[in-house]
Amino acid sequence: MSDTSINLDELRQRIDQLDSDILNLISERASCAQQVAHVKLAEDKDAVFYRPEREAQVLRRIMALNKGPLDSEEMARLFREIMSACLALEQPVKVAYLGPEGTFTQQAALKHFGESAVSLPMAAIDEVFREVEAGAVHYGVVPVENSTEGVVNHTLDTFMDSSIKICGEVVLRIHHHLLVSENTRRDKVSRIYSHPQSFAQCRKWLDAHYPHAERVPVSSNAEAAKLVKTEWHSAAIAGDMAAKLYGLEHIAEKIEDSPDNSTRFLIIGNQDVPMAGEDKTSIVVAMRNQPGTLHALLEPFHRHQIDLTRLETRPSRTGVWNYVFFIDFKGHRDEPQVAAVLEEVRLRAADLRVLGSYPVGVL
Ligand SMILES: C=C(O[C@@H]1C=C(C(=O)O)C=C[C@H]1O)C(=O)O
Repeated sequence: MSDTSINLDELRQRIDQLDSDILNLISERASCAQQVAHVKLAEDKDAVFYRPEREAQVLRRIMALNKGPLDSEEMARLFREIMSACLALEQPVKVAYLGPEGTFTQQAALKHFGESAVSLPMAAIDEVFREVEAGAVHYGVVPVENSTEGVVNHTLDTFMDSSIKICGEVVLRIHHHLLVSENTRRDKVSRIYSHPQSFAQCRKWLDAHYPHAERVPVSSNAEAAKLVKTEWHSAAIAGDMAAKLYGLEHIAEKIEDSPDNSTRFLIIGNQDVPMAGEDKTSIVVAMRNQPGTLHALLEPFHRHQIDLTRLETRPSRTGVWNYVFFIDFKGHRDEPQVAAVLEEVRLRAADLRVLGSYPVGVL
């Protein structure tokens, strides 16, 4: 036997030993998490076991401690799944998302909560809000903005009529693929199904490669993937989850025009989330229509050196106010300078509602 085979045996023995150690440590961690759940239950019989701020801290700490060779994001993803499994021992998190199954929103939900969460598809954004409000699920996941296509107005509008809170955010890199079924005649693709946003994100690629194919907009990428199963001359633009769910094959991968195409999703719930250390706050402010309104609104943020990350204007639907602004900024509402800004803005505004302070997305 050569030296390499002796080395290989030794290495495999070491790996077996390490796996046993990891197994024991994960089990010990799971018992600890179980005990935490019992402590929470003793304090409050309706306690929510899942803690967004604590999970963000655990993941950030792991990323900071990591010395490689695995990169920090990969390591955090492994710990994400360990936490998800530990939590599910006591109470799997139930999450409603904008469906159907196989959408990017489901992918975002599982990225944020881990694969042990129970994810339930809803037909529309307001249904996700309603399920959360009714307490049928712990959390909801809805898309809010895309780096190339901009804001999802419907999500913002739904906040205006709801008392729901924002408990977190998750950003997902969006990769679109051109998909076909095993029965598709690849050289005869004359129709392509997808969601209008996906068509918009792949416009240049489609113009270059399929200028003559009919582009048929449908309600979701997953719906597009489903339709392709039964048509020999059609293809779909969708993501990995939909491709897997419907057993489709890739003709072309990552066909989005912008290489850093990403979508931000919000985690909505009924809970006020304590500070995690690196947080964001989202507010909705109604202002009277007067000269200098926008300046009056933004000036306190500038003076207190608070970093705005997003500002959206939506038409007010009540008639009482003329402008409604959605503002995201760095910081938590419990931090003194954030509390001071909120007080000042409240005095200048017709109405101000804090939608939530929540940990900046880690993964
Ligand atoms: C263990 C806890 O509860 C849950 C499980 C966590 C974990 O496995 O690390 C972290 C936060 C909570 O979602 C806790 O609050 O510390």
